[in-house]
Amino acid sequence: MNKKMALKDFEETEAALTEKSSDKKKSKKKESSKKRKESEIEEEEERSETSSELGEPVNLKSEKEKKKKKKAKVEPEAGVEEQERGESEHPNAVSRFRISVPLREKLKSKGIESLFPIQAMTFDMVLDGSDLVGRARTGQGKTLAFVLPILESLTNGPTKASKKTGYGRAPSVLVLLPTRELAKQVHEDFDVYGGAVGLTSCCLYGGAPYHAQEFKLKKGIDVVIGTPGRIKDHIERGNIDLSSLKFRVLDEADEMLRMGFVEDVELILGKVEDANKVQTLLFSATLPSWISTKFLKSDKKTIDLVGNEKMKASTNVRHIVLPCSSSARSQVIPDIIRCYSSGGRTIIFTETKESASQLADLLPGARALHGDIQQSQREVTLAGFRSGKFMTLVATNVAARGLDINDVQLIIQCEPPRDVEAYIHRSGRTGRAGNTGVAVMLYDPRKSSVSKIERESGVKFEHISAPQPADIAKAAGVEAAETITQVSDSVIPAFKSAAEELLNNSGLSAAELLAKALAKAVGYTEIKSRSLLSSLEDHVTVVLEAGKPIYTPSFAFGVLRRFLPEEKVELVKGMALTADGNGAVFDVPVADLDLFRSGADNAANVSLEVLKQLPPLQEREQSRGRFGGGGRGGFGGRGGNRFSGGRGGGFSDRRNDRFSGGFRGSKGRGGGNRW
Ligand SMILES: Nc1ncnc2c1ncn2[C@@H]1O[C@H](COP(=O)(O)OP(=O)(O)OP(=O)(O)O)[C@@H](O)[C@H]1O
Repeated sequence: MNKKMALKDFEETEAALTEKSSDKKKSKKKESSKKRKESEIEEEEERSETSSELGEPVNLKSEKEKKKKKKAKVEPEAGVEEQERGESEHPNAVSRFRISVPLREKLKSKGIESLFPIQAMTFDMVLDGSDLVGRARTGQGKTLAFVLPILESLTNGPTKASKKTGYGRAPSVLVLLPTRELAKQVHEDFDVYGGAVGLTSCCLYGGAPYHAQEFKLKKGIDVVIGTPGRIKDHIERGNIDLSSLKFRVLDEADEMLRMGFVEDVELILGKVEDANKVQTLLFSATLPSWISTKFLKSDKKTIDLVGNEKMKASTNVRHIVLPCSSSARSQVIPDIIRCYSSGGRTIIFTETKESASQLADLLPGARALHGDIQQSQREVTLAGFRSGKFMTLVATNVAARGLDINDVQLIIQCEPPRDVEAYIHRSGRTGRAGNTGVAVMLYDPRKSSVSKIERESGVKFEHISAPQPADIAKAAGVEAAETITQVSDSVIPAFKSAAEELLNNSGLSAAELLAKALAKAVGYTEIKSRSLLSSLEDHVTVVLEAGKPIYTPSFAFGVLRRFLPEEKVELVKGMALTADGNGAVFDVPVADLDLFRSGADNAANVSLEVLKQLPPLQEREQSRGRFGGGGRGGFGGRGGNRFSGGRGGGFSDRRNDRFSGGFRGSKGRGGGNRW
């Protein structure tokens, strides 16, 4: 199940802390005895200091800032601080930060005793008034990284004095997010933590009635959270006054701008009276640098925990790729869920709304979430998934960003997404807050390539074939055997004579008979094999060699035509070339295998063998309609040759119909009509 593991970043943080602190200790030995007396205090201060210095590059180097931070972290908050510091060993313990008691208690009630690295490293910067760009991998707590210091600033910090109060007050904080679901989720955090310090918040997004939103705004509010389209509409209706804003946050900023909302975002941000008096914060797991220069002050701080590290995706996730044709998806996905979901929740991503709905209909107990579904239904669906009413959600990219859902163990992507950011965010719906997870990406070697995503995300994919029904049955058999030992002995007299009869007359051993009984108990009466390449039942995967290199699929088809009639050649599925260029791999119906074999036996220089495991294959380069061209071999090999697109089958991928509805409410302006 969902094992809590120490967050890697934290381990790194702590390892680095230990190293730094031991270096400092060594140098201290040489110091005078007077200094030695002070060492304990110094060490405490240094620990506070380094706790937000790790994960360079960080703009924390100036002495001035260091002093500020020392003051920040060491500044006691009455006796409580002292007391709690003694109890807690963690370098990022909540008690080490300028977090007031009500917030601390709220955090504690949520099981949060220490800050995650992105939170620890940005807290003082935000509280002390800096604009900030924060980048950390998915699931590392970026939301609280802005929620906590903003709330603290407004209640005890620098913005407290100028914050508006009373009935009809204009908001002090504006948070913009790319999707309604995400806006709701972030609103919940502001509601919970803001509520603890007496700050109110509301969530404004499309697809929901205006009236209730207007009412809240009229009453007066401290924090407004929402999607750009609806917020802009409220501004135009004169419902929101942003002139006294203190903070503006762009969460998943890159996605909002990618969706074509630069103008809306600029219009909204431009409504503040004096931009110099507003703090702007940008957070995402994927943030191109141009974004920050557009919206933030030139002396902004940057905390980038991903930086130039190769691995951009979550390190808590097992990243797997599996070849599978679109027609086999609905057969293979339930088995992937059985093998990799550890009984937890699964999110399946499709490229189009249509395929999300279709797949949800085909998978037992699954529901769809996409932009064509009415907002009220979207909310019911997400709530049902969160509460465990159903365990499989089939979604478009509308669920790719930011959603934090407990116990999502498995992500399945039906095909490689167009851009690496989508891969990073989708796979990041699992493996959150230190938990582990699995992300399986399906791909059709004839049509798509995983090497581009692999290269750009820094992920080293594990390559597997679809779980074979026999493997799944084996796992079920082990479970069945356990349950059988729990059956009461009282059943034996009633079934014993039938069992003896079987033993005496079936010609099978006791173990064989028991195996059949176990199979029947878990619903198996036969086990069909599944091909390795397109994961089709009643198909096997074979490799064809022709005594010389095979450069193109058409050459391989030509070889087959030498010994097979055309109608049999047309049964071939998923033609791919081996990475070494010596063979062609494809699926054939089990019923025709003998025909293929005998044909090959009789043809000169041709061999045909059934495969138990896929060899390294050449991949199709995504940018071109051809295979190979030096792309990395699918299974660790290196592609060298080329061949043109395969035949038949294929994804129902309607590239024109990729993104529609959802984000912008009814207007669907400029690129908003996506998911
Ligand atoms: N200090 C903490 N200690 C324990 N859990 C935390 C802490 N901070 C945040 N969390 C939990 O970690 C989970 C992930 O947080 P969050 O959704 O903010 O991640 P994120 O970095 O914004 O991810 P994404 O990039 O996918 O949006 C949430 O369930 C949150 O409650």
